[in-house]
Amino acid sequence: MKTIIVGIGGMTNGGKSTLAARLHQRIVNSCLIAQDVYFKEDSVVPVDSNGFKQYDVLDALYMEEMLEHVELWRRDPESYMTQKGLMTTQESSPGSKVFVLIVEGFLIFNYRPLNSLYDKKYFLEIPYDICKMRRSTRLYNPPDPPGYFDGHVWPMYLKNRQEMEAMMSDIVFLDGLTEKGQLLNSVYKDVMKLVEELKGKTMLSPLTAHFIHFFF
Ligand SMILES: Nc1ncnc2c1ncn2[C@@H]1O[C@H](COP(=O)(O)OP(=O)(O)OP(=O)(O)O)[C@@H](O)[C@H]1O
Ligand SMILES: NC(=O)c1ccc[n+]([C@@H]2O[C@H](CO)[C@@H](O)[C@H]2O)c1
Repeated sequence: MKTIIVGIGGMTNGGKSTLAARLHQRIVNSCLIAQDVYFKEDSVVPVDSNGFKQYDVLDALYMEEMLEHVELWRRDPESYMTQKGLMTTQESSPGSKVFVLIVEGFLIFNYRPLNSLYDKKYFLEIPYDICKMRRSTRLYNPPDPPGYFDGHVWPMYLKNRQEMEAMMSDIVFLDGLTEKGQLLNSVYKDVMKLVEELKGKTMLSPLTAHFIHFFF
């Protein structure tokens, strides 16, 4: 079974969901797991001394459940996708099918058990003022209270980012101000290179084995 796991991380409103959804649409046999689905219920998310709900931390998410879903996909991507109602393509030649999992979220590179699973990691970043402006147009559940961006979201972003960079080194940073189509094209090309490499490996190996047998 050939699989590739692509992580699309980034700061809040960096454009992660937009890019991940488009990639998923474009890549055959791909599946998307988004971290936002794993937020805990509001009633169990603690409040800090300033009254801000602590949403921008790993503890606000059911990460074990998210990891379980990634592991389920890895074990059997085809049946995982079938269960989710996603179509998979027919194999054109034996062993040529590559399944791609796109893991998307703001803290996907801060959770150690997931970190070793990514084949490719991208991180979308945008400047503070654009981030604050984009965020102000969004409606979360619960909605951001006044002062939430500067009082919780931004300081937590700085802290989480520092932790991420201390843990990981091979992240490709992307400018989230780049036009959406352009961002998609460059990441798509990059991922497909990996897909083709993986396909090539399986198609070449019997040939390589034949050569080794013939010459030695
Ligand atoms: N490349 C881009 N250029 C300009 N605007 C963008 C781009 N990508 C996304 N946006 C806009 O920015 C906002 C946030 O995008 P998106 O929901 O994809 O971000 P996100 O990183 O998933 O956010 P979060 O996870 O914090 O909710 C949306 O209004 C979206 O239309
Ligand atoms: N989806 C949610 O349940 C939720 C609730 C409150 C806040 N958020 C925000 O989502 C962002 C990540 O996409 C974080 O910055 C959270 O503040 C999400």
